Amino acid sequence: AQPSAPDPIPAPLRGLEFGQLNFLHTTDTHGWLAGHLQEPSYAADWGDYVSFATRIREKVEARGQDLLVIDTGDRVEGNGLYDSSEPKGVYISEILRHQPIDLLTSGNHELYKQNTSEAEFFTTIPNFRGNYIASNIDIFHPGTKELVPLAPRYKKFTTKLQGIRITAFGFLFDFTGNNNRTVVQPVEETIKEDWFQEAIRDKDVDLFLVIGHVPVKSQEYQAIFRAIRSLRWGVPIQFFGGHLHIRDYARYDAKAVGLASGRFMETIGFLSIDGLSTSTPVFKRRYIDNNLFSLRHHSGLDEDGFPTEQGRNVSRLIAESRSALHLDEVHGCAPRDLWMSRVKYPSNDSIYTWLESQVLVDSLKDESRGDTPALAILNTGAIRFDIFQGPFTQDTTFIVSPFTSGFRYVKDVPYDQAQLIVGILNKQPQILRTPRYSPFTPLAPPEQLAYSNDIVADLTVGASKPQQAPLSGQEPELIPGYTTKDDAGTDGDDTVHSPISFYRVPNCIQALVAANASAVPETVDLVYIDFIERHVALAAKFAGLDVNFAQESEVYMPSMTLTDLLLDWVKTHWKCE
Ligand SMILES: O=c1ccn([C@@H]2O[C@H](COP(=O)(O)O)[C@@H](O)[C@H]2O)c(=O)[nH]1
Repeated sequence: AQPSAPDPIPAPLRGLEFGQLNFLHTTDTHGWLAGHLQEPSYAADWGDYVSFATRIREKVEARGQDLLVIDTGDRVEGNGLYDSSEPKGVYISEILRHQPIDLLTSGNHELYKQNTSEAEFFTTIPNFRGNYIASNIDIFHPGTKELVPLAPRYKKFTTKLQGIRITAFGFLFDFTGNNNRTVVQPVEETIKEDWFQEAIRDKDVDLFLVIGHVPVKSQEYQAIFRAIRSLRWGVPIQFFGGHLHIRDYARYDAKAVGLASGRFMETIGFLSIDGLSTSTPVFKRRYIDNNLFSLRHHSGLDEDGFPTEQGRNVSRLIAESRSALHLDEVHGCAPRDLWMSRVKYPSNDSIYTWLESQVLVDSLKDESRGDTPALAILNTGAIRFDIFQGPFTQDTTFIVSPFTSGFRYVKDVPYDQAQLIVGILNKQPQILRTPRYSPFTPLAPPEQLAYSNDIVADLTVGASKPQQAPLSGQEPELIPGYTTKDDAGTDGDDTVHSPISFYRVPNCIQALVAANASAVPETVDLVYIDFIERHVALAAKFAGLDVNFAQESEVYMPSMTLTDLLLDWVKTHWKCE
């Protein structure tokens, strides 16, 4: 772990049940390779994961079993270690490559920007040569300008010890927000292609392995499952997915399951399969909290025995990178916790209420517009993480707001029509839910798509005894954390926690920024974060506004991003005592 990481807190644990074939899985790590430096439950780093994978490999190989390490994308954007370097990602790609990953694929974040997808093509794919698969992504080769597969479409291989014959695919969900130097083919079309049809007709396969940046409960994975199962009724299919930032497990049939392993290096997913060639293979899953208490426990090793030399070196490399990027530099001190989804919106402790009522109102102002009032609209997905009471560092800045979006505006919009826009963005299900092939990216944080209702934690559970027998032999008081419910029940998390509430938030929030806050303006500058321009333009049409956004909008506060705006506000208002 990093030198400043908090010590893990002992908690009741459920063990790993190893099988003939075992997997470790990460997804949506978004640059959090240093771990969570303000949360003991998730404070292990990528170096600890390198040690952990080695120790688990030693353990299963000693039994003659196999281990595969999987990553399903969105490795980029979301943490100072990725976003604060110039160019972005240079430290991350060097750190990542020290983990031997057997199979990996791309997420949507690797494709938002041309330079990110080209870094993937020129750096990450060569670093993991032969293990990176991209079944439905093409890229215009930056040299030849030809459209070529981002990486091989699929991979056929046999496992090291048992020679299990595996055909693996690597998919991205039907993403439409990619840069125009890349092409994402909808999954439903890709699976009609000859290469895929031939691959699933191959009889010499013991397991189809589908890894992807795709929710495990999605129409895309259902389509792949049906395509394989319609031809190969007896062959087990193992899916690994992600994107919604949740822990999840899907059971498609008795021989096909899928695992999603959370987000931000909070979770290391474990899955084992036993009886692969029988009519009733047994699948076991575990969501491991990424802290040293859990990792050492599952390895069966103590503080001295657990770390490998390679793991220690990677932790050191992360510390050096963080220091070169000045990620511990303190810009201010947050007076209290501000939550994305643990509290109701609006409320005093909601990060969105804070944005609306303080940050935007105090700081959003384009000098060239004088005192013209502005109605500002932000999508809630632009914010990526909670703010904890205490130091607000260079790292926190990018953890909360990693994207490079700035603001645009349309002038002289009648206030009564401008006001309708947020209501439309928040109510319209076609915008909210992003139907297949819709050009609209969802606006809320990804985990909001996974739940349709608030989940209000029963706080009396924290004080009661855990239902599953703890394996650690102790019964310490439960600490708040993941209490996952999935297709296999409620015993998936390795750590027995007390629950945390989850509240739904809208797609967008708005703030009226005016010198005279009590007067109702007749017209306003309609200001919006540029990422949502297509959505705002459509909603404006519904609101009866006749505006051509491509021609009539202009940059608001030139060269100011949301990240800069937040940081400036923190520096001014949250002085450390
Ligand atoms: O520039 C951006 C990019 C993304 N978003 C928001 O993030 C989600 C996608 O998050 P995943 O991690 O890929 O699931 C997207 O739907 C937007 O809400 C953004 O605001 N700005």
